[in-house]
Amino acid sequence: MGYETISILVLSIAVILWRYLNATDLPKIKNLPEIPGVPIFGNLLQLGEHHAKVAAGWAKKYGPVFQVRMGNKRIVFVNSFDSVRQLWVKEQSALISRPTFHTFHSVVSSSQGFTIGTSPWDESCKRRRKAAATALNKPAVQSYMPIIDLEATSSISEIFADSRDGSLDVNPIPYFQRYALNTSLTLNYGIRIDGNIQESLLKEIVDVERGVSNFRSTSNNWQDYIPLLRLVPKANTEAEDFRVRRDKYLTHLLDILKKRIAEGTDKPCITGSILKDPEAKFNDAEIKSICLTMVSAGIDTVPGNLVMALAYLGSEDGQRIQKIAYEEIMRVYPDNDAWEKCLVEEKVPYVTALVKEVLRFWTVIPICLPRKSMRDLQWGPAVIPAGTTFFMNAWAADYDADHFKEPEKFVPERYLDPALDSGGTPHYGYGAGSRMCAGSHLGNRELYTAFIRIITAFTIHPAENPADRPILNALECNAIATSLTTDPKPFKVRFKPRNPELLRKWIRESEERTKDF
Ligand code: HEM
Repeated sequence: MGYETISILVLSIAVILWRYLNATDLPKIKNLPEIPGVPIFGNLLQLGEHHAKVAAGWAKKYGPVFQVRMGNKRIVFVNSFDSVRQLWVKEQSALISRPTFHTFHSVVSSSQGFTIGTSPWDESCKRRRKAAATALNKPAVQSYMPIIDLEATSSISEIFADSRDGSLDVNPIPYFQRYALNTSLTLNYGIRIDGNIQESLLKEIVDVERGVSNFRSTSNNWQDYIPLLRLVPKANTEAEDFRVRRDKYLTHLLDILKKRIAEGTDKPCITGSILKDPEAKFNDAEIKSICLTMVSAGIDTVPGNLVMALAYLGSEDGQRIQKIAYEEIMRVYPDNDAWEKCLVEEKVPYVTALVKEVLRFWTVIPICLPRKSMRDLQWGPAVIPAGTTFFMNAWAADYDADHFKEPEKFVPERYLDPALDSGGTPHYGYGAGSRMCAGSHLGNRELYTAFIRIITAFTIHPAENPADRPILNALECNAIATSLTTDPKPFKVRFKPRNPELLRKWIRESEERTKDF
């Protein structure tokens, strides 16, 4: 072979390789702003670890909706309140599906299947979502209030004990991880894990679900966008380890439930009803998917919001909010019965507004779970083809100054203003549209109940040591910048009981009400 032939051969291979490495799943979308990137990586290097922040910066220059290239995937990023409303709510039937990603869908989920929130739209997903939505609708959630009564009491009474009458600062995170996890386990399997969060099974579930959630993140796994990286063994083995650990406890919990059903000792729960229903429309894989969804969906999201709310309430500005909230609670419940009444009604508008502001301000899933379009969508002069992946920059939309006055300030009062809260989506903390969070009623009730009880039980103050105090910024408080859900950096606050005698009485009454659980 002559020198010329070899050169042509090498050049041809190089061109083919170059084309392969730079190919995208979809061609460039005409008339839609595109962020200039670099070969192979596209915009991955520029996005770095802080996708929400970087994309919000681009939106200032390129407009709220633009396309990026993340390795070989073309993605449409949507960054303002109105553009999200237009695409996610008004065009909700078009954005009803979810894309699949190598690490999460092919490695982590190969045994227990996908959660509902990561399933592309098909008949099975439709049935699973319907089952979850029915089990999590308003009347169903009302019937779960005894569980929330028990779990809120157990967390608050431990904080009461551990803060030694308000003389010690405590880190609230573990108490509320258990609150969220035990609530989900009881309503799904009829099983709660007694004991401290350090108890091995609780800790294992919390640690593994956090790890898995990072494999679900759209900003964490470069091997999802650059297939060559899948050849690096570590990219798969870590994900596989988590899958094995997750299989172990999911199988264990389901086996306990099946055994109890066989013995007739099971407690009413979502999976129990499905297993016992002779008309059950679900196969084993679908039952596992529902269980997985129930265990994982609230485990980071509920505590993330709750503990960051406590971080804010314990701050200097938070003192003002605690005072108003307490006065409003006492105005509605002058006989000190808010602790019990919050289980059956939601009658303190300021606390409902506080819940919404917490969900907006902390937007704990800053880049919302991704969507895939089912038909072509028009955006200005651009036609975005069916099959495109969409990322909602929920953090940017929730901090959009064209929609929220002074978005960087924590102001629950904004949701008492009828102009803002006029029936539309108040914030994108739960996403929006056809695949919006199916657990939002439960999430809201868990937050509302916890706030009413914590605010009537304690006053919350900054930790004595300034080094223990929290970071009050939605992105900077996150220990892992690329995680799917905010993972609050550890911090402490001081809980001082308002009236220890009364608090003991409320705890005793709750324990009496829930003793048969
Ligand atoms: C405050 C707590 C919570 C927050 C902030 C939250 C947030 C979210 C978000 C942002 C999504 C994606 C929505 C979208 O794509 O538009 C989602 C999906 C989902 N959430 Fe939640 N969530 C919370 C609690 C829960 C709980 C407690 C459950 C059930 C036990 C739950 C069940 C689900 C399900 C099933 C989906 C998937 C919906 C679908 O893909 O069709 N969530 N959640």
